[in-house]
Amino acid sequence: MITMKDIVREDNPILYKVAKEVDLPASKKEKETLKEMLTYLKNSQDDAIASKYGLRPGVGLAAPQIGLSKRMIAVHFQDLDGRQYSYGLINPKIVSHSVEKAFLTTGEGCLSVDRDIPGYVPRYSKITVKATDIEGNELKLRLKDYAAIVFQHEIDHLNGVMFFDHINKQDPFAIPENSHPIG
Ligand SMILES: CNC(=O)c1cccc(C)c1Nc1nc(N2CCN(c3ccccc3Cl)CC2)nc(N2CSC[C@H]2C(=O)NC)n1
Ligand code: NI
Repeated sequence: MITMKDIVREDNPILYKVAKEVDLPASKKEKETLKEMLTYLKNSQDDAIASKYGLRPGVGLAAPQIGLSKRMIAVHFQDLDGRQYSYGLINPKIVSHSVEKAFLTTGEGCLSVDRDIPGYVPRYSKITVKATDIEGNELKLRLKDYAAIVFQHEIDHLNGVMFFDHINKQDPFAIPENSHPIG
């Protein structure tokens, strides 16, 4: 079972590398790892399990965060419209995006960052993602607002980008042009 000791922190260079594409079909081990990443998210959102094992809650996790420089992410959450997202994705790719942006009014957190970094994180408000799921099915997901933010945060991890790289250095709470707040 993945616990916080398996999660690398922001000083680890693996978080700043471009992760490698997974050769399809994914190996048994890669599928197993992806399932464990999804289980971590579910466990982290269960108060009893999270407190028992000291898990920080998250809705997304990328393979480099557990020391694997491979293009795999897991997401598990409900968006503000109550739509449920629970995926283990292989080689996710943003194939199109809006000009409009969005940002969480609360700022973003990351399981690999043990500190609060205040500021708005401007992201595309709508994205289309192509990926392969754990069963090997080709997926095309059209995402907006909170869901779009979570997926961009995790796909950024596959490209060595951290959420704080997007925060305006001069004014962390500057409202990005052509953007709307979420939450
Ligand atoms: C600095 N202020 C903040 O962080 C911040 C501060 C307040 C609110 C938000 C909304 C903030 N922001 C933020 N909160 C989250 N969670 C809210 C709580 N939740 C959760 C917690 C308990 C049970 C179940 C669940 Cl579901 C888990 C997820 N998650 C992310 N991110 C950024 S995108 C990837 C995602 C991630 O999984 N990070 C680990 N950001
Ligand atoms: Ni993160």
